[in-house]
Amino acid sequence: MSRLPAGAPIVTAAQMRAAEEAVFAGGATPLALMERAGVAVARQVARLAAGRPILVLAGTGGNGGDGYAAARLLREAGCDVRVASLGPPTHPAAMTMAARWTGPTWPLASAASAPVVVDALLGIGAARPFAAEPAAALDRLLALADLRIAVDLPSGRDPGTGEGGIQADVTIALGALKPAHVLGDDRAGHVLLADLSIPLASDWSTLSRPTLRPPRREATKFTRGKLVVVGGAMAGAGVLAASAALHGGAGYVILAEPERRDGAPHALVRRHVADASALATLLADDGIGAVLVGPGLGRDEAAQAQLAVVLASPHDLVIDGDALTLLGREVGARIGTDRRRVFLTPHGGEFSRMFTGHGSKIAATAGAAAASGATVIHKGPATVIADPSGRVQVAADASSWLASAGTGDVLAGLVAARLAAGDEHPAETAVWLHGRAAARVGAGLIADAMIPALSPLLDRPST
Ligand SMILES: NC(=O)C1=CN([C@@H]2O[C@H](COP(=O)(O)OP(=O)(O)OC[C@H]3O[C@@H](n4cnc5c(N)ncnc54)[C@H](O)[C@@H]3O)[C@@H](O)[C@H]2O)[C@@H](O)CC1
Ligand SMILES: Nc1ncnc2c1ncn2[C@@H]1O[C@H](COP(=O)(O)OP(=O)(O)O)[C@@H](O)[C@H]1O
Ligand SMILES: [K+]
Repeated sequence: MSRLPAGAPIVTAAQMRAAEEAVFAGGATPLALMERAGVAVARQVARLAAGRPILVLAGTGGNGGDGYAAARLLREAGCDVRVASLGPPTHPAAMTMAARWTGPTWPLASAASAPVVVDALLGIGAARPFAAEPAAALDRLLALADLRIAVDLPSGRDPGTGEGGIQADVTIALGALKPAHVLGDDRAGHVLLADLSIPLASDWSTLSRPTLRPPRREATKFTRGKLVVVGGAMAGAGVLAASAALHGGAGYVILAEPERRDGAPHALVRRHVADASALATLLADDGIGAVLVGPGLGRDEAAQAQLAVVLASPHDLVIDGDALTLLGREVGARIGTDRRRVFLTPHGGEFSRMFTGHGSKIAATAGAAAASGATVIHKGPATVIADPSGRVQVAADASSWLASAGTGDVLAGLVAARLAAGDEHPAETAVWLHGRAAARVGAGLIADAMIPALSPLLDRPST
């Protein structure tokens, strides 16, 4: 997945259509808007083709109309362009664009391929899978191309979920990112966003760059964020989370462990907590800014008892890993979001044990946040952060080297550190730091290596 613009709106196909309708109501014609799309596509294709012959695959709807417009503009600019047509357009503006294209045209089935293939067959209006015949022709034409550029969406990709579709190297998102540009596999390739001057309003966006500030001059280790990490059976997970919290900006991190343990980092305040009542005593402290429970907790009776004590405490919470599985479908009823802030950090499996999500990963996560009253950080190749008010941010360009044991513990520690430190947007800041730290460590990363990479980011938010 490519680097996507930060803080860019993400709209559904329905919202995109409504935004276009508003532009039409303001006096622009569908043809004028299609010409804008054609100009944006032609500009990018000319740059990427760099003189190589171009074949534009044109469908029968609006997407095909964009393709005919781009083909004409590329030809006028001196490029070697041909069109392979799926059939006569049915979309009114596309009919006009097809009539204005006077260059060489072949039926899709008998067209020869070219080094650069522009896929303008189907966009956000596609309703059904390709029939066998055009699908075979498409496979042949794409297989012979050196560069495959999709207009708006790779044809056949579900705009809402990012499932399916042809493999593209570059996708030019028209007017706005849609869920299919940030969700799903990497068949959209490198995503470019073309501005068509269509005003948009959306509660959903890509992750914004956070505002990071040094501790206040009058800070003490306690006011900078006192955090309790509840460790469990798997000792490493708690240490990873607590270490990440220290390097992620918390001032005072206590690791509560069921056994007496020692070791680095020595800045960590280790407390032996033999049972649930010892944990309750530790948590009876007004100075605690947040509690993290779940990494390495286990799922036995002792774990259940520790979780119950944490839930009975008044503190803001980050709940991860095994604690999410223990909560399961009862999550909303048990976490007490009427009296504190709660952040849930599930991966896909943990999410499905808690919530019966509907629709795309974005819609399902937004639904989970609304139902539970918590901010839900639904991890994976695209990490979707949804808060109970309906605001969603998506981090879609994290390194796939993050698919490695322990990186989730690091993220949970970071969310907890930012929450304890009073960050207004702890989830967003944590996910951003996590992604940037992974990028800095690079190929073959292990969770431990991310931790020292965090601190420099606190000081240099622009890297
Ligand atoms: N309305 C406009 O003036 C604008 C349209 N835009 C473009 O228009 C697209 C949306 O246009 P449409 O709503 O026409 O939708 P599409 O062009 O995505 O597809 C709908 C058309 O494809 C046909 N179709 C659907 N499934 C098919 C299949 N499996 N095999 C063959 N044909 C199939 C339909 O019968 C219909 O003609 C956007 O993605 C964007 O590219 C942009 O240019 C912005 C301006
Ligand atoms: N393919 C991927 N691309 C980018 N990030 C990924 C990918 N797979 C997992 N991640 C990220 O790695 C982390 C893994 O968390 P998790 O599954 O809880 O692991 P663990 O429990 O072992 O720490 C999450 O932040 C997740 O978003
Ligand atoms: K397309």
